[in-house]
Amino acid sequence: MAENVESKQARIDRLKANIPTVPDFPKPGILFWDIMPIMQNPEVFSDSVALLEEHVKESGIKVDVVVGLEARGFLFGPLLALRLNCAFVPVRKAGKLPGETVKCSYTLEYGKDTVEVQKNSIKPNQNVLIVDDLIATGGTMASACQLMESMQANIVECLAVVELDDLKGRDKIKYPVHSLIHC
Ligand SMILES: O=P(O)(O)OC[C@H]1O[C@H](OP(=O)(O)OP(=O)(O)O)[C@H](O)[C@@H]1O
Ligand SMILES: Nc1ncnc2[nH]cnc12
Repeated sequence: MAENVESKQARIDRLKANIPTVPDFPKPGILFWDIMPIMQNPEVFSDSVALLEEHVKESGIKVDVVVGLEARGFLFGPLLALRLNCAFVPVRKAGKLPGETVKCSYTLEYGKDTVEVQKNSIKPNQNVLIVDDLIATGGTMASACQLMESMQANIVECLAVVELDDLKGRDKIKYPVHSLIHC
């Protein structure tokens, strides 16, 4: 058991070591946590998805749909959905999805955006796990929660690879939040 916990921590530490920071990107004053190097190393990328899967399975959460947030949530969400053998539904930036959609506008650390989801992609009361790469101010995740609420989905958890604790993003989110790495 102790060995298992230790190896989990080692994997988390290695994941964090593969997320460099870039000062003043995309705007002066922003310290950008760059998750892209994770994907340059298949072992680290595989660990990241396995750690998300282990968390969900260990929590005993029942998930019907993994919802991923454009764009970096698409790097982890579909892989996690396959491992959980459930559906994947994308939340996209406005104007990219055909058919009837539900929209929500929000503010993030370095700008403003509107996101949307296809109207009939999630059925009322389905258990939804929302996945993104990173929670900063929490605006993106909170807007995805609003979208899911308007579809009467049951949000079981908001899950991220990285959370920037100083920005207190989780205070904006009314649902359970879990992140693999706290920065
Ligand atoms: O907690 P917040 O302050 O809302 O910030 C977090 C969001 O910001 C980034 O996305 P971004 O909007 O930069 O888009 P991208 O994924 O398309 O790069 C990141 O991938 C999260 O989705
Ligand atoms: N500081 C940051 N680093 C990486 N992605 C972000 N998304 C919002 N804020 C971010």
